Amino acid sequence: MIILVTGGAGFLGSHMVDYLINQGHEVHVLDNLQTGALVNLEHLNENKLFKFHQHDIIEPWKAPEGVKFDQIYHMACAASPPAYQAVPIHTLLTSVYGCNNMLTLAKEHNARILFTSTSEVYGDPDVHPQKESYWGNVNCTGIRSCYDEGKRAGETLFFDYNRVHKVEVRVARIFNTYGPRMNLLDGRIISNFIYQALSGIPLTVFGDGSQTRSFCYVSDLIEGLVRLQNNTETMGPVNVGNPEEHTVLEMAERIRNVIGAKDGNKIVFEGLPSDDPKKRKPDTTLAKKYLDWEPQVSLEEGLRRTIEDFEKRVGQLKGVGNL
Ligand SMILES: O=c1ccn([C@@H]2O[C@H](COP(=O)(O)OP(=O)(O)O[C@H]3OC[C@@H](O)[C@H](O)[C@H]3O)[C@@H](O)[C@H]2O)c(=O)[nH]1
Repeated sequence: MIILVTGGAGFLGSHMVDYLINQGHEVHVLDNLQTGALVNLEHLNENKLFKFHQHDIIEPWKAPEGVKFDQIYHMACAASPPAYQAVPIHTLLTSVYGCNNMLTLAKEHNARILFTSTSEVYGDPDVHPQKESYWGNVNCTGIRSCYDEGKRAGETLFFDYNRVHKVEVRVARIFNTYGPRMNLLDGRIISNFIYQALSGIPLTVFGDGSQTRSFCYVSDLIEGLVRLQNNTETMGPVNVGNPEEHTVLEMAERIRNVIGAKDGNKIVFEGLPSDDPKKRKPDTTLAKKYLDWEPQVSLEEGLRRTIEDFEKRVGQLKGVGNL
């Protein structure tokens, strides 16, 4: 197949590109390099199946002459809260204009398109764990709204293009994901704690650390997305995440213990950002039933692989994006 991956230079996108190229597909990447980095794809530079296009999806885009896409993985959007909040209007428009532009392209090419939506559509949930049928509890005017509401509007566009134009759509709601190639300085929990522990500086726990998240290793996530894309029928959104739930404080202690406490590695408590969800855990019944998908990589093994990758990069701080 000929496949387009938007955001293909990012953390998740670049793992998707590797997976698809390993399967023998021709893969085109569309990325504005806002938070993605070419270093994530440099191993593919000589690969004939790989094509890179620098472009911001807020603007419409035409495929190169003679290229007809079979599938699109629409993954482009800053995902780390500090990154998406730094340029909030751009973040919202990336979801709204970006989804519209990519759905227009999918319609022209008669290509199936998958959207990487997010667990953030559930906001600060008052239903736990979160099932796809839960409509969420999202503040529409707060500092996270640009991302949360953008992704919600993106989902709406996807299902409207399906109803109005019969575009074949797939929508995955991704929960917190981690693994090699995360931007060392992207400000998210796993990258922060590993970077801080390896650098011998305090681990910053926001609030009292009692809020929870559920962490999925990147290879499990990519497998789930590919299965959803290749599933035969369009259905509603599907949660893709690991249902094992941990508190933030527990994660700080775990990562500090795995890396080995250095003198500076105490835990410090800082203010909780506004609208920070108090708990998050996917109900994965749909993914199990329709995709025969379940996470395979344990937190222990996933952290080991991620720390190994971070160890190589800490100190170099080379090509880690703009943050
Ligand atoms: O240094 C840190 C970073 C984060 N945290 C806390 O750790 C938790 C997780 O924070 P992250 O920034 O990693 O991610 P969040 O869960 O807030 O948002 C994420 O949700 C799912 C995805 O769509 C996105 O990647 C991102 O928006 C939050 O409670 C946050 O306050 C810390 O305690 N210390």
